[in-house]
Amino acid sequence: MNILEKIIAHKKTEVTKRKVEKPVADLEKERFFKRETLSLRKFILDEKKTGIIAEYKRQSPSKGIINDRDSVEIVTKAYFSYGASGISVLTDHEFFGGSLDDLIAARDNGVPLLRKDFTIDEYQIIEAKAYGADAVLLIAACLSPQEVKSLAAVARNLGLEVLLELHDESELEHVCDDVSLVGVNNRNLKNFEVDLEHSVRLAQQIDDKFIKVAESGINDVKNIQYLKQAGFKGFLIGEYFMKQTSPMEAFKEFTYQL
Ligand SMILES: O=C(O)c1ccccc1NCC(=O)[C@H](O)[C@H](O)COP(=O)(O)O
Repeated sequence: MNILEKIIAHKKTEVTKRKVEKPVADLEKERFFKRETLSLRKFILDEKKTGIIAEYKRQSPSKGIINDRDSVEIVTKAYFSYGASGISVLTDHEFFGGSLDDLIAARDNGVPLLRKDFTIDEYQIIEAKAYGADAVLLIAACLSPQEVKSLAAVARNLGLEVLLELHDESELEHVCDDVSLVGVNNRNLKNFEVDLEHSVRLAQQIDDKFIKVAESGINDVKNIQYLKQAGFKGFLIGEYFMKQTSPMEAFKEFTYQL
C-alpha cells in the first residue's frame, strides 16, 4: 500500500465511527453550520492579497514532526495579518496530528478557511461546514470522477467551495463545474519528490475558468514568480513556514518579498 492508500483505509474506519458518535442531525446544530461562507476564489483574485493559502501543519508522512510548538491561534493570526488569501488547516489526526478543534481555533480570522483532509464521504463535508470551513479539498487520486461530482454538489449546496487536487493528466477527467479551484500537487505522493515542471505542464491542460492553485514544496518567492507565469493564482504553502523558528516572522518576510 502507498501512503495515500493507507490514509484512505484509515479514513474509512474513522468516518464510519464518527457518523455514529455524531450524527448529521447533531452537526446541523453546531454554531457555524448556518454561517455565511467566504469565497476562497474571490480572496485569491483580490490583488491586495498575496495569493498564498498558508497552511497550519504540525506533522506529515514525508517529514514527521514539523512544528508541535506554535499554537494554531498564533500562527494563523499572523498568516491573516500579513495577507494570506486563505488559511488551510489539516484536520486529519492520524497522519498529520490535526483536528476539527484546530479548524475552530483558526476561525476567528477574516479569511476563507480550507478544511484540508482526505474527503471520501459527504459526512465530512457537512462536518467541515459545521466546524467553520469555507472550502474543502477533494483529491482526485482518492475518488472517481462521479464521486467528485457528487461530493462537489454537496459542498456547493452548503455554500462551500471545492479545491480539487490533481497529480497527473489521467485525473483531468475529474474536473467538473461544481469545482471552483483546481490544485496541482507538486509532490509525488509515491516518492515525495517535488517537481514544479510537472505541475506547470499539467496546468496548461486545465481550463482558465478555474483558479489554479500550486500545492506543496514551495519554499522560495522565486517559485511563486515562476508558477504565476504558468497561470497559477493560488499557492498552498505549509512546511516552509511551519518549520521555521518563527512561522509568523517567516510568513511576514516571505510576503514582503512578493
Ligand atoms: O505532506 C505530506 O507529506 C503528504 C503526504 C501524503 C499526502 C498528503 C501530504 N500533504 C498534504 C498536502 O497537500 C500539503 O500539506 C500541502 O500541499 C502543503 O505542502 P507543503 O508546503 O509542502 O507543506
